[in-house]
Amino acid sequence: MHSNALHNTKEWVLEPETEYRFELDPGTSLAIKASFAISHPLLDGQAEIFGAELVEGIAYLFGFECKAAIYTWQGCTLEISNASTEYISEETPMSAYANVHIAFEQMRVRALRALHGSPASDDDPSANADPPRVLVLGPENSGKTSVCKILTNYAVRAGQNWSPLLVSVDPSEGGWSAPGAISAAPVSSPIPTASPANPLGSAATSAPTALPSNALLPLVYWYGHADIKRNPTLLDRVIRNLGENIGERFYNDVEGRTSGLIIDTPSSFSSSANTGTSTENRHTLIKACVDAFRINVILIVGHEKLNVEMQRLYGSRLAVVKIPKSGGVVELDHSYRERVQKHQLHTYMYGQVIDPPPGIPSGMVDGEMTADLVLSPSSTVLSFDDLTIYRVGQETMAPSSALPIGAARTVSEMQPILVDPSSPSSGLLNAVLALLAPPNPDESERYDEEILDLHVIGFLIITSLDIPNRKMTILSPTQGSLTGRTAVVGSFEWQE
Ligand SMILES: Nc1ncnc2c1ncn2[C@@H]1O[C@H](COP(=O)(O)OP(=O)(O)OP(=O)(O)O)[C@@H](O)[C@H]1O
Repeated sequence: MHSNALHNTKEWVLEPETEYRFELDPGTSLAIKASFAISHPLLDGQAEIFGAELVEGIAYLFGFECKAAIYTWQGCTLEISNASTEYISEETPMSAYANVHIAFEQMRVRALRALHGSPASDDDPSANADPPRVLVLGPENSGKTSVCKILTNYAVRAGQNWSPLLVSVDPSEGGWSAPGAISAAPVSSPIPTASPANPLGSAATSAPTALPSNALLPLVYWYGHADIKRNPTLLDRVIRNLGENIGERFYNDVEGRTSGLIIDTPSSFSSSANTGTSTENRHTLIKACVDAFRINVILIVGHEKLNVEMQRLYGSRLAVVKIPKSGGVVELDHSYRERVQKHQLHTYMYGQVIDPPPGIPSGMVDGEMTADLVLSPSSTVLSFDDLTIYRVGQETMAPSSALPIGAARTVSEMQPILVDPSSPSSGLLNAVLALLAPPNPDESERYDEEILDLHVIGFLIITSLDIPNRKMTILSPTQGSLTGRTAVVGSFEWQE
């Protein structure tokens, strides 16, 4: 056993190409330490979590009902404190995912060579020199987010200095910021997994002074709702904005572009069952991604019918590839997802703190995952006139069928409507607001719907409203004055 052995632990010996899967109950945490001494004379063992390698001898902490798997290609030994549900599986789709990664790697290398004007002699000169720009689709609980993470982590680990752009257009997960947002960030070091509050790793947006070394600086747009059918026209618009603006923000470096991009999508893009999303809306939003990010590969996670549907729509102009679903993916129910959203907002405000399981001294866990991520948001009192607040679209919209034939509903869906905090029905108390980047300083360039096109620089919560004195209290981890700023409210609320 390792000299820094954990106490009260179980030891699991993993054979090559197997994975240890675990699920945590509410209020519990778990510590895992890997050791790599194996019987093979030439190989060292190895262990990875969704593609990110574990360092031997370090205790990794998991919390908040985390569900995940530690996979090993060569075998390893895991020392594990205490999981609520745990088992080892010998059947995983990791070889298939590794093959997809190898194909993407070849595309990246070809793109980089073409950029430098040095195609390899064995390359077909007519071969496409585009890097992989991948849209991952699949039904609920198919493991889309995990696949995106594995493929991104494999690219980062390849030792070629790739930094693929990871994009989340799933507003119910919120990527790196708050639920209701969609976002993109270039990833240059492996994304860890510790809690479902940060499924794609932690972002730097909320804590400029307390950054873990691998924090990301994402580009964020605000949709404001969990459900895509609430306002698909708005989601279409913010997806297109994200696609357009990643170009400006991240693509100055042409070499960086050769790493490609990977997009995680909500399950409602893939299936109308359970989600109530019309096929027309699904297709429109998939097309928004294909156009905005110039997608050249669609990966379908384990869904034959969707594969056929996408082959029919896109098979003639881009690669549509079906990959198997992992049997380890856990079915997440609605109440779990709501708990994660609340926890995400808490993490955004206060940082991520996972208490080690009983018997594990906190000094023994990977420091970056605990103390470094504590944030202290500030409460500020503002006058109603200091902050301009909008809501996009009217609260009660007539169904399309009630409109005169040919009448467009988009006007009201996309209309920014000023919210009056002094109105008792403002809906602002405990609401989550996205703080927008400043509008164009040139007045002549301004337009009515400009606020739909501005990216997000932070989030805040209105924790109290004092209507007689026209004051409101705001909780936000972002330093700096809010006076004169513009914010947009959606349908998320949060209370401590
Ligand atoms: N091999 C595995 N072993 C154990 N847990 C896993 C495995 N793969 C995925 N999970 C867990 O299962 C849950 C669902 O996976 P994931 O979020 O990747 O699916 P999804 O298709 O993106 O979900 P959604 O329906 O939200 O779009 C997550 O908690 C994830 O960590």
